[in-house]
Amino acid sequence: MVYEGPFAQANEQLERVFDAYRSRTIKRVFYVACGGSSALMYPSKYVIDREAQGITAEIFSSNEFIHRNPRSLDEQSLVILCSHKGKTPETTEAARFAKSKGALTVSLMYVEHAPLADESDFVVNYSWISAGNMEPHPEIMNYAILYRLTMGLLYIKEGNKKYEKLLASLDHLGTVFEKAMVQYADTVREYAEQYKDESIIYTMASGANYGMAYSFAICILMEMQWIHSHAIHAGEFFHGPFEILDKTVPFILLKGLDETRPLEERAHAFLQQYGEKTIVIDAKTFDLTGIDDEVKGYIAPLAMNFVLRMFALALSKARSHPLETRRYMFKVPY
Ligand SMILES: N[C@@H]1[C@@H](O)[C@H](O)[C@@H](COP(=O)(O)O)O[C@@H]1O
Repeated sequence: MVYEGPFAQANEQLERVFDAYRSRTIKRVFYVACGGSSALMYPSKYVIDREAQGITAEIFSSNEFIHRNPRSLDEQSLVILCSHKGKTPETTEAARFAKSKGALTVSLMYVEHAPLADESDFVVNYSWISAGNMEPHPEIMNYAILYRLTMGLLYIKEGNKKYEKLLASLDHLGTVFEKAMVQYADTVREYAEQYKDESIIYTMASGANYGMAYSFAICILMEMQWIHSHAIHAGEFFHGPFEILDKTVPFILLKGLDETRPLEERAHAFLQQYGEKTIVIDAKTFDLTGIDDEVKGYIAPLAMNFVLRMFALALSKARSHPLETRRYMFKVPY
């Protein structure tokens, strides 16, 4: 495949980060961001947990990162931050804080110039498109860039060969999305018509998919649709939340291809027995041709997220509530 334009630019930016990886010791990764930008880091932490021999990873909401002030944050830390427009003040502050501790700071953003860029050692720009639309550069979308940064680290520091398999697989992500778009077109429309008047919709997942359930609950349903929601971990479901279940309570359950799928299957069996308003998005239904078997569990959440964003757009149309409508965000002081 011949790459140019945004891909070439992102690649150059990534190569500069990789040179920095090579020039220093990195023992731990802190993923730091807010809201949707934080949710997108969950699959990368899952990859580190599963794959790294000696490197550890944590996820922090930007403000908590500063106030909690982890003792292990030092010059052997890599802090990966993300802010879509690079303007969220607590994320910019977190970058400044991380640098003051000697950490290597790498920030992802959609825009080229922003306050966060000024406070970071390195910036990588990702490609983005609004929910429900075909991603023009899937191989450099936010999740893909994060995976490159994460698997690239494990490749450089620990010789993890899955990096090459990931890169080869990302080349096929666009085709995976195109097929999913056709496959789920009717489902999302029907779902939106059936559920458009619900006042609450829970989401549930585990492992690499939990971040998708989290962002759908807080960013799509709550922020963009003003529908009550909560992302429930499929394992935690049995330790409180399942008491809320009856035949009137809507759930969206994600079933991925990673090692935690048994947790999602257990939750599914219970939802089938006691619930009625359940929709399951199962990654086994996706056509993942071109995705290497060894990274399918890691790529599935990206396809899941793509499909969830189709649900978001369909719901917003059925409810005549545009995804851009806000009461408070960016409108009042907070
Ligand atoms: N859904 C997200 C929010 O969760 C986030 O708070 C906001 C600013 O975030 P960012 O720092 O990514 O620009 O953007 C989006 O609207």
